[in-house]
Amino acid sequence: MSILTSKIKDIFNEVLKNSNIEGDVIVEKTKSGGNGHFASNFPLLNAKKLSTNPMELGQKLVDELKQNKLFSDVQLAKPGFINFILNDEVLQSIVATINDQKSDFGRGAKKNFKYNLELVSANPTGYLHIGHARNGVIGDSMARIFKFNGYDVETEYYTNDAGNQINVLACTMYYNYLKALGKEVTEPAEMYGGDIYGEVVMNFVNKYGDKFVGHEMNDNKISNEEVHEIFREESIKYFLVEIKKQLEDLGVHIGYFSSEKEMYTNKEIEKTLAEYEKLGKTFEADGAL
Ligand SMILES: NC(=[NH2+])NCCC[C@H](N)C(=O)O
Repeated sequence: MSILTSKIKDIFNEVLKNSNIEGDVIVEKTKSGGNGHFASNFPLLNAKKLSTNPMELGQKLVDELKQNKLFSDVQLAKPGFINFILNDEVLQSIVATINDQKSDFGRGAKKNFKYNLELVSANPTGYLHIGHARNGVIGDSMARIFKFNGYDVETEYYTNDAGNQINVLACTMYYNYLKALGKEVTEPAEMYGGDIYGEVVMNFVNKYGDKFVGHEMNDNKISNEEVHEIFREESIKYFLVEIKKQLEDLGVHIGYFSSEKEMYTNKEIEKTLAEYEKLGKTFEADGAL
């Protein structure tokens, strides 16, 4: 509830108390137009209970509410509404407060709660597209809103740099590398299409020339493991640099990039599962934990 809404509610409740009237007060900000800045349907909702009619109850309350300096006018409207018009000075004082607090106006009190917000996390197998941009913009905005409201917020890009999609990337690159060198080559089992790879692959050609020509590809693996690793690692590195640039251009801030591969090499998954097992939170079924 806004500061003004609760202030008006307080004034209303005070008037009710002094008049020995009971009932719940609802005060709402009006949309615009001729119903004041705020309005209440109190008379309409409570007249019957109080053995009177809405307009009569409303008039009684309006006479009292008018006394308050917060309002330049308080009006009764059919069939039983009260409209509040705020004093110009009150409205101006809000502007003064905004001028004073600048971009801190409305900032929430510090909360003892931390969010880890994952955003984008696109596989590093190409450039970002408009869908990733959308995710980044929404995620970054959420992070800013939570921060402004007093939460501790960390943003994470979880990089899926392990798994089959990266092997497919390595083979796609190798395929385009061989083609760029004018070699006859059969397509790997799975391959990423599009003409972005031909361009990127020139980095490999310029750096290594024909050093890596002559290997087979089976099941999305380049038969020479070392060569596979080079194509894999350097492709990921290339696209992560590009992705970071794209996010920066977009004004999307990422707190940290985590790596799926590192989670495997640091045995984080085993460690986490062991923790869960210790807590008795795991079970085995169909040969799987
Ligand atoms: N924690 C997660 N699983 N995040 C989603 C990752 C999205 C995945 N890397 C993709 O590009 O489709």
